[in-house]
Amino acid sequence: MAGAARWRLVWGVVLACAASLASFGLLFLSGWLLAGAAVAGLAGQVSARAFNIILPATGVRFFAMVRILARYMERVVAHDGALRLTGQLRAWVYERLIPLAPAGLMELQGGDMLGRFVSDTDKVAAYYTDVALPFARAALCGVVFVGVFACFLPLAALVLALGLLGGALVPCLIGAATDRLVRRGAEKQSQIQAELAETLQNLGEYLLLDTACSRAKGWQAQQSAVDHARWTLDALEGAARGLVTILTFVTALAVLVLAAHAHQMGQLSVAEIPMLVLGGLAAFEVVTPLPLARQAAAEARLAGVRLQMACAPHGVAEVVQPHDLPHAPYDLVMRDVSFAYPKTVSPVLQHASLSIRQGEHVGLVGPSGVGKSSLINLLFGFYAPCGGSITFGGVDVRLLRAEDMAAFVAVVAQDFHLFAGTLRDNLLLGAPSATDAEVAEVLEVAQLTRFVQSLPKGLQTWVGNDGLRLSGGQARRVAVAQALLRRTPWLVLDEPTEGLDAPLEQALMAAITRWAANTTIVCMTHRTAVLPFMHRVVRVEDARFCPEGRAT
Ligand SMILES: Nc1ncnc2c1ncn2[C@@H]1O[C@H](COP(=O)(O)OP(=O)(O)OP(=O)(O)O)[C@@H](O)[C@H]1O
Repeated sequence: MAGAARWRLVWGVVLACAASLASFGLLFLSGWLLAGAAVAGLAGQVSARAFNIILPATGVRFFAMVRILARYMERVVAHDGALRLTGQLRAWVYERLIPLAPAGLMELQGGDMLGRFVSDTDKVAAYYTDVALPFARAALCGVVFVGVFACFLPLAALVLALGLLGGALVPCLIGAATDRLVRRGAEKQSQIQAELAETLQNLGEYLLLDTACSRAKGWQAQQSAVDHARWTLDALEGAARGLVTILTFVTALAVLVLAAHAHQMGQLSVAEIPMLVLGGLAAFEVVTPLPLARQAAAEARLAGVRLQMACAPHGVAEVVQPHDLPHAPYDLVMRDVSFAYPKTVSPVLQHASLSIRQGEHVGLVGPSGVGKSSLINLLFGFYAPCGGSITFGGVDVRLLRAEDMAAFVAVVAQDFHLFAGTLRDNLLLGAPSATDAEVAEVLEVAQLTRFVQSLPKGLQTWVGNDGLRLSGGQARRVAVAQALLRRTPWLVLDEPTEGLDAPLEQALMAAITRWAANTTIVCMTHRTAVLPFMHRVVRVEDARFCPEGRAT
């Protein structure tokens, strides 16, 4: 945690304690002042004149002012600290998620991931304001309250100590039930969130399948389970608060009896009786929020576990420390590689070997599902091979991070993604400093010039979420242009001509291979028309790479 945030958190506790102590002082002194003034008044004029009202009245004003100021400052400082904490926690989570993507995040739904990233980080950071601060305030102020009571009447101090302790133990009584309900509510809530996000993203498909309404009905049942858990939690918290209130009044009554007895014994003045009783009532102010704090603790703990689970590497390639970068020539050498996806039985590759030299144009062909695209996952270290070795530019790929690799290899994935933004935003995503001339050049190669010119807003055209405003073929060519703009030594194209008619396919491949004559191109494809543009073809078969010889 950064220093600025840490000090804000410490000051938050100090100010919260100051506000509660001032509140206690205010009621404590008010009790004495009112009772003292009444007694002096009843005792006649001489006594009334002798009663010094100025000092306690000043004290009351002082405590009232301190209470308002401390409470205001506590809100500002503590919440500022908590917000900084949230920011730091989100950065921490994000940094841990980066090396896990995409393989390590595959088992989490997008909506669930979003929920963890937004609401779980919020709940963990709120541990400070909602849990640590109330419990710390109760402990610190409780000691001071008991100490003040002990100065006047040790027996009343003991009763107050027992009362406060009892109030602090009430949240423990409801702890187990709270934990269970919080867990049940959170699980259902995250399920709803995940499904809602997924449904909204793909609403078109659900409408076409006529299942949009039935999904909403499923959520209603889940939502009523969440509501029921929430209602029970509220009822539990209300009961716990009720119990604390009963304890408050029982303690105040016991203090009253003890103080009255002490007065009869001449140990206390009559004005000190209401002072102790009102002080006792005020002392419980720090205990009352504890049942809610216990509930928040359960939520924060669960959110923390969910975040840790999201950030834990499971079955993916080991995260590596930065190492040597690949060096020219950027050759790929795969020796005796075996690979299977986690939790699957059949291997994708078995003792497979393949060499691709820098500058080669290689077509990778084979039946659907044979393992062509898996090469990208291995190259970028998204998954680790079970056996054999893969080197790129002389460096073992296990020692390279995906972001290092991305500087050398541009990929147009089969399931490429265009972001909600303009055409220009999407094109410049991987090459923010590209000039207009360079953009125009890659648009020409990707056969997009005429299309872009036909758009009223040209490159400023909004492509919609996931490029939905473009046809499949147009969107794919935008992805190709985006990759070309990065000018990397390697270009991996997974089905680059899918969705294109034959003339456009020919034009695109001719332009790419001409423009990237010295770039290594690996083209995974089912389209035989693409192969003549390659130097050689490799067939993936029986979990091995089988060279087919020269394509042209
Ligand atoms: N993340 C994954 N987890 C588990 N299995 C996977 C995963 N990705 C792919 N597979 C499986 O690995 C095998 C190879 O998939 P891959 O995508 O490499 O095939 P492909 O040859 O590119 O297929 P296509 O030509 O249809 O794109 C398939 O059987 C597929 O089901």
